[in-house]
Amino acid sequence: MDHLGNVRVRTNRWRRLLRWHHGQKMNEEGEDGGKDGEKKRSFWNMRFEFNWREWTVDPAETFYYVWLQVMIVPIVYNWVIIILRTCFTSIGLNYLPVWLTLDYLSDLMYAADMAITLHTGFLDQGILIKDLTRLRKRYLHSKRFLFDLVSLLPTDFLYFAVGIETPLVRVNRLLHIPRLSEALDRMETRTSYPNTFRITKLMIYIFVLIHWNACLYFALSSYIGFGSDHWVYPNITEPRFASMRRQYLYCFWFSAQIFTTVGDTPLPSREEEYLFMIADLLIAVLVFASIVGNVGNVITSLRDRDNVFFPNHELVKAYLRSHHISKELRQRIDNWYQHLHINKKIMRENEILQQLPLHMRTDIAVSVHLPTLSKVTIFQNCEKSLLEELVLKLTPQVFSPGEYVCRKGDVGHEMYIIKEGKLAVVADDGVTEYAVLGAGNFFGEISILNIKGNKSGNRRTANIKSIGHSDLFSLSKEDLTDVLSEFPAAKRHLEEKGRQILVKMGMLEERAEVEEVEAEKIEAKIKRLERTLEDLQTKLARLMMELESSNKKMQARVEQLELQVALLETHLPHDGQGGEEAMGREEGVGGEADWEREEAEGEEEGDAEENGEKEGAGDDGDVTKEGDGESTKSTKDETERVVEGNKFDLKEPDNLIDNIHDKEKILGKGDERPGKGDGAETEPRDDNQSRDGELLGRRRKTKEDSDGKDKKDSD
Ligand SMILES: Nc1ncnc2c1ncn2[C@@H]1O[C@@H]2COP(=O)(O)O[C@H]2[C@H]1O
Repeated sequence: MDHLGNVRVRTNRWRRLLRWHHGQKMNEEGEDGGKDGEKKRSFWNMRFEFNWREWTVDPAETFYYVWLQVMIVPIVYNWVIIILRTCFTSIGLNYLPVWLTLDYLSDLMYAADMAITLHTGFLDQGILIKDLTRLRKRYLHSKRFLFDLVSLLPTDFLYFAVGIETPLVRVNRLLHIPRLSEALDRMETRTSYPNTFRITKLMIYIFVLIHWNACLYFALSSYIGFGSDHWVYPNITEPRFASMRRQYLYCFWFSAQIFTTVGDTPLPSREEEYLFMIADLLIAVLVFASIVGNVGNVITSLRDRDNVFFPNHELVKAYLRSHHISKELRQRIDNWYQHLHINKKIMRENEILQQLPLHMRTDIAVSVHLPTLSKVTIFQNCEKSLLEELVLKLTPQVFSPGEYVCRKGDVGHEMYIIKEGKLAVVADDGVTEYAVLGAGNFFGEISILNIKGNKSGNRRTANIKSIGHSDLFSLSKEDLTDVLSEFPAAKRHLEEKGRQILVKMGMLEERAEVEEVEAEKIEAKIKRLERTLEDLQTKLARLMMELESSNKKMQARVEQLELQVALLETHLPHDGQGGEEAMGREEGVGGEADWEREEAEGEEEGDAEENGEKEGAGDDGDVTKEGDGESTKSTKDETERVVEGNKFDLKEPDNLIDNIHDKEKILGKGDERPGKGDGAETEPRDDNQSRDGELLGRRRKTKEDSDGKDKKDSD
């Protein structure tokens, strides 16, 4: 106990790791929004709040990785020492306390490893499961648990039966091997030098195999009798072969000779020796094959890596030779390859990174190329998204001293950004320099930008020559157009720079430029007019449709009115007189004509109404004349049909109004709501029906008026 009353914990490695891991977890929680006070909790407080039962490990965490590496030690210990102590009994007995301590330490680590495995989360549909009940269930039902359990069985109690000099009772400890392969696999994926790691791993496996074989050889020699023939281990009573170190080294050497198929071992003389040798040689074939295979793989993968990083020089060389290319050109090509290799210039980075997801590729490309791009003036103030799009489309290119990147008059397909080196804009003589371009400059944009008034069109306007070795990024015309279509400001900037150069060179036809601008304006106007015309056409079509529909409505209304007239005419026989018939016609047809006129001319034409009274006869006469025509005929026919069909009681005058009411009902009644009945807002059928009602109403009113008049006259 320390002065704070805390229990002092033994500071062995795994305990420290656990504490460190727990500390990390607490920090993470703190960062995730924990209160400041919580963050400041002391280490000791944290230690005592540690809840073992709820503790879980994320297999992707560094803690888990470190723990796996730690576990390599006890597993390898058991695999090497148990057999050594079993076969070399003197080694086992001489260092017994050391072995026993190490044995039980390794047992402790095995137990801790089981506990950690029990608390290790797993992914279910991509989500880390931390529920202890599920973790426990999963582990306890796995094969792995069986292996771990058997490897930890306390077989040491068998010492009481067989004696302490038989460490073979601990052979079950070897079953913890799956953890070793897990640890090695993890290391292989994490290491930056996988080939070195693979070779080292293979050598360790072979070492363990030779070690086992050495131990078995010594045990067999002991069984046959040391020094009984040339094949077995010499007599250990001889001082030369008595020491433990000599015993082990001799056996290891003997075994290594067999497994490396050197074959310089003494001839066996007993059957047991032959059997041992046969088994060893068979295993040796496999060992040798696996050594050769693995080393071959490593060499191939190293070459593959080089081939991916740099183009295959050998193939190009063979090609040049077969086509009898001039020595001078071959020399230039050799120099180019040499420059790439010496300066580690990777040409196929897009290909190498192809297997990564796009966002990762972008991140890598941004971190590698952004420093270069940010030096380029046009991209300095650009949005990050533009740069991100650009970096993925850049292709690295390396030019040797004196080489032309482009020649005047060539068709331009790409522009270039200078990463490193110097290039000159030169005259056709190749010597006169107009300008020198350096890192962060760009060129080759004029011929791919379609600048208005550019006399050279899509042809290069100048020769560009590499002064020394230069590292460039090329950007194809298509990629540049794609990117610039979304970033017009950058496009304007590029065009402006190109225009300046063209003006300086006298290659910009300004009139043509103005004409082109004018042409563009006219084009825009034409487009606008076309759009207006289209709008007008649509409106016209709509109007035509409206006209047609109102025409139909009118027709329906007229038909309805004719029907109404026919209905009214059916009442004429009630009065029974020819004069009344005439009156009926006057009232019916003439009156209706009045209503029609009223409706047609509108109520606001009050004067017309007054005149109508004066000119009524004449008007009526006109209408009557119209009515005498076709419509009257059809009206009569219809009247007869209605009379027969409806079987009105025409002799009973009182029934007339009722019949009219009935007819109103049949027709669905006129809409008496204010503002309704002008036909515009209602459906044609309803409209007609409301018209009927309205007409009947008016008819009744006219009748009442005339009755009133008659009464007045009689008075
Ligand atoms: N005087 C100059 N100074 C700098 N760059 C130039 C000059 N003349 C031409 N260039 C560049 O050289 C490039 C040659 O190809 P382009 O015509 O496509 O685009 C040209 C310009 O980018």
